[in-house]
Amino acid sequence: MKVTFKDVALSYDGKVNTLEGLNFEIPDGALVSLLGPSGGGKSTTLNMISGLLAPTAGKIYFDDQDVTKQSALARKVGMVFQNYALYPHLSVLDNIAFPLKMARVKKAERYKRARELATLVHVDDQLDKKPGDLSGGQQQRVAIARALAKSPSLLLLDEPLSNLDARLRIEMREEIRRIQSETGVTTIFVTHDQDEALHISDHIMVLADAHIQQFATPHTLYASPANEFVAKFIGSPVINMIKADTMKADLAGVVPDEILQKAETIGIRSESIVLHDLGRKIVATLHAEIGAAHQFGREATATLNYNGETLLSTELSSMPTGTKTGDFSILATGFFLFDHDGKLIFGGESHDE
Ligand SMILES: Nc1ncnc2c1ncn2[C@@H]1O[C@H](COP(=O)(O)OP(=O)(O)OP(=O)(O)O)[C@@H](O)[C@H]1O
Repeated sequence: MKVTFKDVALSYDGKVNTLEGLNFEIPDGALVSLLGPSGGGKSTTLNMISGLLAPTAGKIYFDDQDVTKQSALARKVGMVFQNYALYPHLSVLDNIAFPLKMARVKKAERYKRARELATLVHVDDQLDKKPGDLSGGQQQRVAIARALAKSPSLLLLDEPLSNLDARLRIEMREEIRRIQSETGVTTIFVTHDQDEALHISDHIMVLADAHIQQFATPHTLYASPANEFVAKFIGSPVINMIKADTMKADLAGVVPDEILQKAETIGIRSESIVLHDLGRKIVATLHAEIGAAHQFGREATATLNYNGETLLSTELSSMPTGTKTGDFSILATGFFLFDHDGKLIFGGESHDE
């Protein structure tokens, strides 16, 4: 099912818009993450998709049907919440079959379907157990199977992994990806964990400050952030941000003058500051002094002191020891200029959405 928002706004108090100008299309069969800081509007957006919350303005479509005024029930969405909300007194099999029982599906048929779903989510060896006897990850699997029981139009997951430990979170995010590709159901997933979103999503919607900051593939968000917020929010280590004035002299001739004049901030990814460009396209060569070097496992980082700014690089482990200063290349990929409003005005690849 394709989901379209046209000029949607939502106000909780009738005065201030918590969200506004929401215009997007979630393609049929996609796995989309809603990502953003706390209070950015992820749950609000999800609740408008599900029908639990009516928009204050604008229209919502499922395929070509206007569902703006339809209830959650009529929209036939499947939902999974972070607390799973399983029925503690029912077995795994009965939990999965429960929505079908409510829909008066015959016993033999509903158990057949529930067993198929249990196999899909890999809890088919736990059918007689009660939720209390399952691990967090297994409970999550049962909750997903139950949400899929009535072949929903969409599968909506609100921070489904937040109650799991770090190892299980990684296992379950891969499982959600697998289950989604096997069923093909359009899935919308809320998370505040960029790693989670980057690993499993076809597209990520970054929500903050009442707006969609960018809606794009994980690759595009990283390689072509639409603005300073996205550049800082996506990527680890956090992108280097320096005042444009610091570097303008080194960029003359490479960046057109009219763009350089408007540039307020420069973003440079830590892997784009290198000692040897190896034939890759560069935008500048900086003469800088090496600061502190750190080694964490396989990752080696070094700081550079450049015109009073500190830049972090992950690519300088080959620096000869004892070197104090050197010339460092800035690669074109991972180099961005932002204007006064934080908008990208130079760098990045052409956008794919
Ligand atoms: N029922 C409500 N009444 C009034 N304001 C609300 C209500 N629910 C959310 N808000 C406000 O709307 C904004 C967006 O909240 P929302 O829960 O959608 O954000 P979120 O991105 O899901 O955050 P989190 O990651 O903390 O869950 C916040 O400022 C929040 O305080």
